[in-house]
Amino acid sequence: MARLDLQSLTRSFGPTRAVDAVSFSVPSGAFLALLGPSGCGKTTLLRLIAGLEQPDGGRIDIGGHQVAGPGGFVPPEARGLGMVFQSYALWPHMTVAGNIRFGLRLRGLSRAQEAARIADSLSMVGLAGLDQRRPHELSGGQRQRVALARSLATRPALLLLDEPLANLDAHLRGVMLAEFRRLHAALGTTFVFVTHDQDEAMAVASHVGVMNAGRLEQLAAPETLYRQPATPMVARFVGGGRTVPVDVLDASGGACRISLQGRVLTVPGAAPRGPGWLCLRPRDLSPAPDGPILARVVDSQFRAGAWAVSALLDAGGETLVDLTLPHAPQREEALALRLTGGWVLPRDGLAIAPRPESIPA
Ligand SMILES: Nc1ncnc2c1ncn2[C@@H]1O[C@H](COP(=O)(O)OP(=O)(O)OP(=O)(O)O)[C@@H](O)[C@H]1O
Repeated sequence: MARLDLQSLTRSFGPTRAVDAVSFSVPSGAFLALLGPSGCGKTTLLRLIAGLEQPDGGRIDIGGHQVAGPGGFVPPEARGLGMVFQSYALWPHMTVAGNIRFGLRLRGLSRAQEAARIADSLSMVGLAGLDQRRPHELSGGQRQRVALARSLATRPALLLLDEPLANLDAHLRGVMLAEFRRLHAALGTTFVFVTHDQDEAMAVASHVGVMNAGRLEQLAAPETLYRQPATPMVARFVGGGRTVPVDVLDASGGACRISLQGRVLTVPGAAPRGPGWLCLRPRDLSPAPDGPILARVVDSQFRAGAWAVSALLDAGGETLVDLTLPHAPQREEALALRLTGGWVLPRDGLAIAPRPESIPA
């Protein structure tokens, strides 16, 4: 178990700031998921924590000990961590037991201690009895479990997982996610899990860090990210959110009065008087006969037992919103909607035109 502290961590490749002044702390025993679009710097951040990359600036502490920064650089093998990669990285010519023993080779254990660690770690991942198989005699899911067992056998204080489920089918991903949760709860080891799949991140993590262009936009519990996004990027990226331009009239006690389509609404959030964003999730709008928000149906799809509808707000800059209806709507049907959720942010990024094509799907 180890806490993890990063301070102003920076790493560039030529002109690209892959990791740009990232700072955060997660407590010992946390399950941290690093989430973000392709190229946002997740893998580079994980490799910096592992010691596979050296930072240009900033520092990393694992378990209260500096492993990178002004005080020096601790190599990967001396950081007390385990790593599981998307590619499994198993030796094809070695048996399962041989692969796990290879990971233990520098630990100074006796042959009997090694055998006990191998048996323990295989039983932890549900592969007891497969120790003499070779990787080609295993399924993809079993290979990933061997990679996990190899890391767990070293009893790491911190386990780093780099897109470990990317090569598995949807069913196995679900099974392995449940396995990660179970092992995390049983071992209390701090996990750092890189993924671009937000459902995976939300399903397993106690803390989720959302990255964008090398920067950490927000680190919070999954529910906080969803309900109280700190930035417009998080509001749009997590949960298929939309941001609608509004005027903030005033704010007090954790809520803002906003003007939308000439109607005044009170919505949770924190933003100064002036231009703001109303952040909406598909469940935040619902039809109501005298609802104050007027919109027109653009598209609809039958999904998970209900109609997922995109609608254009009647006023307010051609803004698309999403909602769920129990019945099939007509194209162009007029809808009166009421707000059942939402979150207000100040309008940084006024340059982002609030037109449908500029809003990520
Ligand atoms: N060794 C390298 N040399 C040059 N540029 C690199 C190197 N490694 C990463 N980059 C660049 O740094 C940025 C961040 O890359 P990184 O792999 O960390 O992103 P990521 O969020 O993990 O992406 P993905 O989800 O696609 O794996 C990208 O612009 C990438 O092209």
